[in-house]
Amino acid sequence: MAAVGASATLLTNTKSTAEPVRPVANFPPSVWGDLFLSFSLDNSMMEEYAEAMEEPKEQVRRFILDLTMDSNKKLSLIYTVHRLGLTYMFLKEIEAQLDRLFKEFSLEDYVELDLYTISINFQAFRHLGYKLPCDVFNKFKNDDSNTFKDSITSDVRGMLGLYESAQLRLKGEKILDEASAFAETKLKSLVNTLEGSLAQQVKQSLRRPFHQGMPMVEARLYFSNYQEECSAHDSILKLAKLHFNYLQLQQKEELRIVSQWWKDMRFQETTPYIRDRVPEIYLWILGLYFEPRYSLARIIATKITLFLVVLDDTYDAYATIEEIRLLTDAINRWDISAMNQIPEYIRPFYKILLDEYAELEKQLAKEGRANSVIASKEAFQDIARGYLEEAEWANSGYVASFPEYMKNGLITSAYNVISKSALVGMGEIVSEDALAWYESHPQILQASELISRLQDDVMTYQRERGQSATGVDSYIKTYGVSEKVAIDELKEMIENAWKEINDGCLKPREVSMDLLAPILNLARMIDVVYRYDDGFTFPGKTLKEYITLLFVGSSPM
Ligand SMILES: CC(C)=CCC/C(C)=C/COP(=O)(O)OP(=O)(O)O
Ligand SMILES: [Mg+2]
Repeated sequence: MAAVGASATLLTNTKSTAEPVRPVANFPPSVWGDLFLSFSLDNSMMEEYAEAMEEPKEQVRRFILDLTMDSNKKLSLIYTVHRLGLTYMFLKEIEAQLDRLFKEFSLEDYVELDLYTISINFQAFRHLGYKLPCDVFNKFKNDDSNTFKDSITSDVRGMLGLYESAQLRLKGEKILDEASAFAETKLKSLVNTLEGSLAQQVKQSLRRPFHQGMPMVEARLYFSNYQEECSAHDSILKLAKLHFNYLQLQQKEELRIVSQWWKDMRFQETTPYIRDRVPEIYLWILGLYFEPRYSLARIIATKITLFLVVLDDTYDAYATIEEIRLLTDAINRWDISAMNQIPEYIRPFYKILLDEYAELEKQLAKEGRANSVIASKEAFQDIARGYLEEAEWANSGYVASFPEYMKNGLITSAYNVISKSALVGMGEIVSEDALAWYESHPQILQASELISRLQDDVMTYQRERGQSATGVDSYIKTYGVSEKVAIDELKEMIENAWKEINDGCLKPREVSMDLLAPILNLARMIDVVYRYDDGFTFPGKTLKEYITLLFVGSSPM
């Protein structure tokens, strides 16, 4: 719903007296122009990088498999590989090592270890799905209480590790709730006294912990801010550099393809009132998966998410309620004959929507996987109905009760459509069983939707006030609390949902991590876009910085 409220001014469209009076959102234009249209891919460069990666890759594999390596060193190596975004290359080997080390785990072995080592071990295990008990941190607590010993605050690297570890907490892990608050406060109070790379590391983590960050960007920042850790093994550094260069070429090509498509479809001419955000949406989707094998999946999911932007802004910022009803009905019918029942300006969109899905269905039918396209399409119809519900409420000035708001809010979070659309191009791992699991609306997906809906609302409700009710307004109305209390409670709901996500990613998993990753990463992307402002409507800060870092700035070599 942020769309109308997002504009600083609401202009009244007075172009023609025959036209209904409608609000015209004054969205900031794209900050990119045609920049990404001009990229041209050098295939031989990509091949060179791919070839050059082979040797360091085999060396890193040998390190990971080395049975003579001390277990703390091994876990630290796995942690570095993971933070650099290289896990997918060695997943089997890493899991074999972790299986073994996890079986051998005993709390006694941790008594002598320092906070930094423990926190690295904890993160290596938890990030990869192994539930190392949070009791490993017990020895840093004061006796008989959940508070931490002040003596640990002089160990800045340890405190940083504790803070990062606490982001992986589960329900009931009180010691980690306390650790997060304690470490955050202390790190904030000392960050300005630090120098060099440690200062950079603490700043990076306080701005956004690794676990809430966009994996590609976190990998790139780790590379810059943790030079010492990266260079512990030459081959890791070499591999990471080549990998970034390789990915950058591939991703710039994908960005060119979707930018060209967007231009060819002429959305900016037929629906000029929408937010023009192709690189931002591509970035959002890249946040879900960056592995080279998901190139086609990213392109498909980016296009569908761009459809969502057109739909959301049409409903929130341009169409009249009557037009919204007609368009929703047409989307439910999903039939080109419905074209003449909708306003002329939205017909090109409707036609492109149907054509793209028909093409996808045709393509995927060849692999016997058309069902994933159908799941995405049905979710798209569902969100149109959800957006209509919101529009009806806004139109009649109705503020829904909080449970009623959330029922619809999970749908309008868009994360059901986006996660299902993310599956379409992922290939054969998206089995019928996998699809059925997604269709069952599992807990972890609901948690990701909740985070999306409420983090957006908490950030944008002030601007939206007066245009449509958000979760904040519903909460205040239903529970009779102040604005501050409502926001605090919604933030706590977000925190709890993160714990559910953390839990859902631990082994044994309901589906493979490849299938869970889009859901986990969607939650992370909401943090990226909304932690400090409405970064999607106003993309000049974080998103511009990230897009520049990944696609405009030079790669590391
Ligand atoms: C989650 C993604 C990538 C969705 C597609 C773009 C979109 C609708 C962003 C949220 O805008 P908003 O703040 O206007 O959302 P709403 O209108 O639901 O509040
Ligand atoms: Mg909106």
